[in-house]
Amino acid sequence: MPLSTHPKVVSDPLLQASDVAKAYDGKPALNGVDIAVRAGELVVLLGPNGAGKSTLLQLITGLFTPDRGSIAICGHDLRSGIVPALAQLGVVFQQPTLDLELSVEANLRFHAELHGLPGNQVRTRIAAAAERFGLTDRLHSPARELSGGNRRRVELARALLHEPRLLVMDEATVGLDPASRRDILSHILSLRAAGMGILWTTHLVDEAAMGDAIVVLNRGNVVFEGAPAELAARSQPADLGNAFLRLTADTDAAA
Ligand SMILES: Nc1ncnc2c1ncn2[C@@H]1O[C@H](COP(=O)(O)OP(=O)(O)OP(=O)(O)O)[C@@H](O)[C@H]1O
Repeated sequence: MPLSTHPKVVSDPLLQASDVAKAYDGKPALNGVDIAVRAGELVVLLGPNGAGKSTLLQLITGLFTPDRGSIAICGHDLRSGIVPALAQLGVVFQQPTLDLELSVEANLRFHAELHGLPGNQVRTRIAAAAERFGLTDRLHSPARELSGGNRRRVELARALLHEPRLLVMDEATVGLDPASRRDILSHILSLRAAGMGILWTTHLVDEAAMGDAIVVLNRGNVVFEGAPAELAARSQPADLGNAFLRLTADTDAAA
């Protein structure tokens, strides 16, 4: 008797960027980039300095618009439906963005109100987020009294308060000590397990190994897209770092 076949269910992407191009003063930064992130998927955007990662994230987060191409979040095109699109997006920026004079609670409340969460939900969501990220006893401390690792936890908690389905993190572990870095990475893995789609930008090859897929950007072009093992296999013996350096060998970073 033949085994029954269960076709793999492939969900619609939470993020779909198609043929995205952007130039600064006529100098191309992105040359027609395609990238997709699905529910429960961690996609690592890997690229050396100047590859175009921040530019792509600025376009995805709606800070400015591409010269060409389209970006949709949960099926909402950023040009025609930016409000419903951004409602499904959580972002942790590379640069710290907490107001250090405000308490942790006030930082979280400000974000909740920006997203128009009903008053009766704000308190319970903040309490639940604080519990999840081990911040309950720091809620009333000014953000400036927190360690770098705890500040990043607050930024992650804040990015999730409005319950987005897609999370974008830009070099989120830069400057953290190894324990804090591990802490943030383990939160990311549990968010993935809970079905969140995550786009993780880094130039650290060891972080890329935890991705379901790696997209390598170099000089504004996608030069690789596939599983970490596939990328590693491009070097002999298989090694992610060497394969990445070879792919991006024409840049200063590779030198
Ligand atoms: N505001 C800007 N004005 C002019 N050129 C810019 C601007 N922002 C980025 N660029 C240029 O666009 C290209 C891509 O830069 P981008 O910052 O997106 O790369 P990146 O991969 O994020 O680099 P890094 O890892 O160094 O942050 C680079 O050549 C950069 O010099």
